[in-house]
Amino acid sequence: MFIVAVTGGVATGKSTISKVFERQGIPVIDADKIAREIVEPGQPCWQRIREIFGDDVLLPSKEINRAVLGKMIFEDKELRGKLNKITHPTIHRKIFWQVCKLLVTGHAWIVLDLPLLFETGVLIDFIHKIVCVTCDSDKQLERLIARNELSETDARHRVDSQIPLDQKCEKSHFVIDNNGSVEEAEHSAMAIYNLMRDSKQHWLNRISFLGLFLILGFTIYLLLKVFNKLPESWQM
Ligand SMILES: CC(C)(COP(=O)(O)OP(=O)(O)OC[C@H]1O[C@@H](n2cnc3c(N)ncnc32)[C@H](O)[C@@H]1O)[C@@H](O)C(=O)NCCC(=O)NCCS
Ligand SMILES: Nc1ncnc2c1ncn2[C@@H]1O[C@H](COP(=O)(O)OP(=O)(O)OP(=O)(O)O)[C@@H](O)[C@H]1O
Repeated sequence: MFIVAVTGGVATGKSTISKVFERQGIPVIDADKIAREIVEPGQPCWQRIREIFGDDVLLPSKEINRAVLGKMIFEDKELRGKLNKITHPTIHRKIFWQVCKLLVTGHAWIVLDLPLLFETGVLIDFIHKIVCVTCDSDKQLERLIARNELSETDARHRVDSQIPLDQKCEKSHFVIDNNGSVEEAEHSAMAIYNLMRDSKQHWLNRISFLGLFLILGFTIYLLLKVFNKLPESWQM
């Protein structure tokens, strides 16, 4: 399987680009969606958040008040570290299992929408190609303020909590410039999709996987033989 990560900055257009791949039938694993699911009331991460941040970050429905928690953690690096420590291991574990499930169902490639790929560095070794979605900082702020109804100061805190976009782009295989219209960005995503669709990399990965599987099987066979544990019908 061929794993493609879509990354970038907050509100630069990752979801907009991931949807292009999704429309082409590519499974997309969305880290933000998983991050929401694991903090639903009663979940272990929700309990830890309540213990560390108190009831002030809960709505009357007991759901996390995302605006309040967001304001707290984007203003304060230490608190952000505490929230990351609660949520990131579970998010990464869930992503890992979702990838494993897709692996056995035989998908040629999948997309991970991973905003913090470079910040955490955890999944980087499993990614074959990285697509960075970028735009100018004034556009990023403008879109973030409009979408999340934030003040300019709060929006800046969110942007500043992440690695600068130019550094992320430098480390990526593809860069999508999302300064123009949505259609233009979608067109760039389609060009990348076409390139990857024509790539033979997934066959290489499948052959390596099969090779590993055969080596493992042969090792188990040899061990059983050495310790005289082979079923009689397998004896040659
Ligand atoms: C702080 C929370 C409650 C704010 O919720 P809100 O609905 O306002 O934002 P949302 O979850 O949609 O995130 C939007 C974007 O913010 C950025 N972001 C979110 N968490 C972080 C973080 N810990 N550090 C840096 N950027 C972050 C990402 O670019 C993300 O795509 C929420 O983001 C959260 O629970 N974050 C911790 C989990 C996490 O790291 N998620 C990111 C995906 S791994
Ligand atoms: N080219 C564009 N022109 C105008 N608006 C855009 C464009 N691309 C995205 N947007 C808008 O900007 C906002 C952010 O886009 P999107 O949700 O795709 O970004 P994101 O990187 O996934 O954000 P986040 O990581 O914060 O969830 C959305 O409101 C979206 O509609």
